[in-house]
Amino acid sequence: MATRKTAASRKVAAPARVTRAAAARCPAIVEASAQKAATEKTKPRKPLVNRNAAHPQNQKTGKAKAPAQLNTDDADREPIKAFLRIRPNGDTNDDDQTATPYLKKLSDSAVQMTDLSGSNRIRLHPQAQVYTFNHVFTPETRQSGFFTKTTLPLVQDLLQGQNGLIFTYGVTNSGKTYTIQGGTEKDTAGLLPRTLDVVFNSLEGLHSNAPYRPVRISGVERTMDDDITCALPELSEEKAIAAVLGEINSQDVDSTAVPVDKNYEYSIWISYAEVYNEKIFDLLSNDPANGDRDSTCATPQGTTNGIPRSKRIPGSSSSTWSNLASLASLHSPPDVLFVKRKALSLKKDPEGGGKYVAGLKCVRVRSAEEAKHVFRTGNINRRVFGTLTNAVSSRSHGIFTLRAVRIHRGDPSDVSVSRLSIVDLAGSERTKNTHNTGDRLKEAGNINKSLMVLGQCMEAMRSNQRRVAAMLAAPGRGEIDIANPGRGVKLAIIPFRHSKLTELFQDFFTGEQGGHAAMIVNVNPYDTGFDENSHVMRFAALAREVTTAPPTVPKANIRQTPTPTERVFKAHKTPAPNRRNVTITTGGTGTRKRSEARVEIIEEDEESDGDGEPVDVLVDALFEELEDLRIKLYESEMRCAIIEAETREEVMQEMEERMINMQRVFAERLKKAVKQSEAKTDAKIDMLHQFGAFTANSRRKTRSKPAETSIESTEAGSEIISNVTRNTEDSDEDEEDDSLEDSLAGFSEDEDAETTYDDSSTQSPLARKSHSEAKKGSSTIGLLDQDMGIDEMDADETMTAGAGTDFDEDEEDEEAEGSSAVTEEEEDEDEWLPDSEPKSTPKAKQDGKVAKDANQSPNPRSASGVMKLQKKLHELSLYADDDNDKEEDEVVSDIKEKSQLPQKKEPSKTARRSTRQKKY
Ligand SMILES: Nc1ncnc2c1ncn2[C@@H]1O[C@H](COP(=O)(O)OP(=O)(O)OP(=O)(O)O)[C@@H](O)[C@H]1O
Repeated sequence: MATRKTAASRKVAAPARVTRAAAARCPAIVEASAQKAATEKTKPRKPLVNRNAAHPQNQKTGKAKAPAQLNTDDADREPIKAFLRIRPNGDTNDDDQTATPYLKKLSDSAVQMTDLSGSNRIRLHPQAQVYTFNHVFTPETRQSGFFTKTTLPLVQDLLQGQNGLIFTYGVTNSGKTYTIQGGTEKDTAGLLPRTLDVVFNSLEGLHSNAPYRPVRISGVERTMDDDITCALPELSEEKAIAAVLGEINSQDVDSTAVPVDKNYEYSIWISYAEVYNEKIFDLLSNDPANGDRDSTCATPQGTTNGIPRSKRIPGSSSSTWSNLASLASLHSPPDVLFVKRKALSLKKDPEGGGKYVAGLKCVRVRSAEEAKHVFRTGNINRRVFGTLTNAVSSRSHGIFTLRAVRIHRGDPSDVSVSRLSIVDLAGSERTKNTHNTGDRLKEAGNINKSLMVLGQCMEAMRSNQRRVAAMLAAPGRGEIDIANPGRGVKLAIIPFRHSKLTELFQDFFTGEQGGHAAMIVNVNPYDTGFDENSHVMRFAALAREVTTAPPTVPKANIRQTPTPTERVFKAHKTPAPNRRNVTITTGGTGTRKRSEARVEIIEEDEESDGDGEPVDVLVDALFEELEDLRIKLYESEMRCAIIEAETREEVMQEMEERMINMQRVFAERLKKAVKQSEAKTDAKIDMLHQFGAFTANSRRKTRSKPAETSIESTEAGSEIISNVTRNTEDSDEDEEDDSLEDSLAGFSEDEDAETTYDDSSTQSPLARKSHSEAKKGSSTIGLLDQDMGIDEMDADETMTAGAGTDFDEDEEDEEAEGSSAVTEEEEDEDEWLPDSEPKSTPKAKQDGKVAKDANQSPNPRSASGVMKLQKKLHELSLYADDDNDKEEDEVVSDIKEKSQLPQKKEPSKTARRSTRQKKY
C-alpha cells in the first residue's frame, strides 16, 4: 500500500478583485461585486481559499500539507485512464447507412479524426487530428470484453477497499447509456449490471450482517434498523411500468468473479442520484419527503400539500412507480398525476475535504438480482423525472454508487468503506444542433455548464500538477509558504464548486482517500457532430494528463447514532417549486385501449447547506457571464452558418443562371456559325462549279489541244483547285464570320449551278451534297463523252480548267458576233475532232444540248461572266473574315490570275483563224 508524502506548506489564494478592464467588459461583474460589497458590510469577508489546501486540521499549524493533487512526486499517482468506444452505425433509423466515418483507428491506442464535411469554415483546429487513449474499442467490441478491460479492475479495487470512479463522456446518441446499462438483446448487458454480478459472485459466503451502514463520504455508523432498504416496486409493477416507459434492459448474468480477502466480511450498499438542471435528486427515494402518498396520488376531495387532488388510482400504493404501474393497467387513467420530489443539498464532510449528498438514500442489497432491481427502480424515476420529456436522450447525469463496507472477522473495529461510482453523464450538445428553446435550452445550458466546469477543473488540476512538478524539480523550492504565497508557486483555483457534478467528484480528485479513475469516451463517428466530437476528444486528451491520488484504505470512524439532519429536513422558506408537465401515452397496441395521462412534476429546491462556506459572488458572476457568452457564441456561429449557407445558395443560383445564358448564347452562335460556314462552302463550291462547267464545255476541245498548252493549263488548274480546296477546308473551320456568311448565303441562294470537280477532301455536309450533285453532273458529262465515243477522262483531266481557254475565247467572240453557242461548238468540234470520228450525229447534238443545258452557269470566260465572277469574288474578298482574308485574297487573286492568264497568251482572232487555215 502506498503511503502519501505531504508537503509542509499550503497556498492561500489572494482575494479576488474586480479590475477596471474586467468591469468594463462585464457589467454583471460590477453588479455582483456591488452585491458582494454589501454583504461584506454585514459580514467580515473571508478570503477565497484554495479548497484543496484548506483542511481545518491543517490550519492549526503554520504550514499546511499540500492538497492531494500536489503530490506529484509520489510515484503512485496515476493519470485518469481514457478508453474510446466507437459506436457502430445503423442502430437507429436516422443514421445514414452509407455515411463515411470521420474517425479512423490507427492502432489499439490511437485514432485519427478527419473532418469530411468539406466546409470552408475557418476552424480553430487542424482538420485531421490524432488522439491517443489507453485503448480504442471498435464497433465490433462485445459488452463482456469491454467490461473486462475497463471496469473489472475497478471492481477488484472496490472489494480490496479502494475507491474508483468510471464515467462515460460523449455527445448525445454516442452510446453512453448503452455502455453503462446495456441493450435489450441477449449478451448486451452493460458494465453496471455486470459489475453487480461480479461483486456478488466474488462475495459468495462472505456477506456480513454487522449493523453498520455507510454515511457521508467514507464514514460508517451503527444502525438500529436491522434491515435498511428502500421500497421497491413489485416485479409485476415493474413490468407494468416497463409497458409505460418502454424499457427493460438485458437480463444477462456475468459469471466472472474476482479474488477477495477472505479475512473480511462485506456488505454492499447502493445509492443512485441524478444531477438534473444543477440540482441533485435521489432516484431511490420513495418516501413522503420526495413524493408523499397524498401528493403523488391525490384523491378527488380537496388538496394536499398545495397540489389539487385528482382521481385516485384504484388499488395503487403511494409510490411514483406504483402509480405509474397502475396507469398502465387502468381503463380510465387520472386526468392529472402529480409526482413530486425534492432536490438534495450537498454538505461538507467534517471528516474529509469533500462533500456528500445529505439525505441520499443508501440501500443495502444482498444479491445481484436485488441490486439490479434497485437500479431499475432508480432508472424508472430517472426516466419519469428526467427524460420523459425527451424520450430519446438522457438529460441528467446519473450517478450510481456501490459502497462496500468491510468488517474484519477477527477485529470488529477494523471497518472500512470503499466506493465505486459509475456515472452516466448527459450528452454534451450544442444548442445550435438541437434548436432547443425554453426548458430544453435551460437543460442543455446546465448540462453543458457542468461538463464545461468538469473540463475547467481538469484543466486547472493539470496545470497545478505541472507547476508543482516543476517547483519540486527545482532545488530549494519544495515548499509553498502560506504566510507569503507570492514566493511559492501560484496555483490556480479549481472551480469544483461551480457545478454540482464537480462538487460531488471533488473528494475523489483531492480527498485523502484517492482512487482510480477511468473515463469512457463514446463516439458516434457517423454523426454530424464533428465539432462536438472533437471537443470530446480534446477533453479526453486533457483528462489523461490529470492524475489522481493513490488509493488508500483508511479505517472508518464509526458513529454511534445517526445525525438527525440527515433524516429530517429543516422547515425553511424555499422558492416556488419548479413544475413541469409531461404527457404519458399508454396502450394503443393490440387490444389495449390507447390512453393518455398528464403527469405534473414538481421539483422543490434544496435547502441551503448552511455550512458557512464563503461563496465568491464574483466567480459565480464570471461563470454566469461565461455561460452567457458561450450561448451567444453558439448563436452567432449558427447565424454565420446560416448566412454562409444562404450566400452559397445565392451564388450558386447566380452562376447557374449565367451558365444557362452563356450556353444559350453559344448555342445560337454555333448554329449561326454552322449556317454561315455551310453557305460559305456552298459559295465556293458554286465558284468551282462555274469553272467546272467551263471545263466540261472545253473538255472535248482539250483533247485535241497541243500537248504543251494542255500541260500548262493542267498545272494551273491543279494549283487553283488545290488552293480552293485548301481554302474550303479552312473555311470549314471558320465558324464565326457572321457578315461574310450572311452575304455568301444570299450568294449561294442565287446560284443553282452544278459542279464537276471531284475532290473527296471537301468536309462540309452541304459540300458533300453538292459534291454528289456535281458527281451526277460529271456522270452526265461522262455519258455524253461515252456516247460521243470519247474515253472517260480522269479527274486531273476533268479539272484542267485552263485547257480550253482558247476555244472559250472563240466561243465568246462568236457569241459576241451573234452566232449561237451550239453552232459554234459544233463548228469547233468539227474543226478539232479527228477525221475518223463522225462529225456530228443527231444524238451527239442532242447530248451536246443536254450538256449545254446542264451547264447553265454564267460562263466565266464571257465578258459578263467574268465580270459577274469578279464581282462575286470581290464580294467574297470584301466580306471575308480577318482570319481568312489572306487566304481568300490569295485564292481570289489566284483565280483572277488564272482567268487572266490565257488572255495574256491569247493570240489574236485573225492569227488563230490563220492558224486553223494553215492546219487544214
Ligand atoms: N456499441 C453499441 N452497439 C450497438 N448499439 C449501440 C452501441 N452503442 C450505442 N448503441 C445504440 O445507439 C443508440 C443510442 O445510444 P445511447 O442511448 O446509449 O446514447 P447516449 O449517448 O446515451 O445518448 P444520450 O446522451 O442522449 O442519452 C441506442 O439505440 C443504442 O442501442
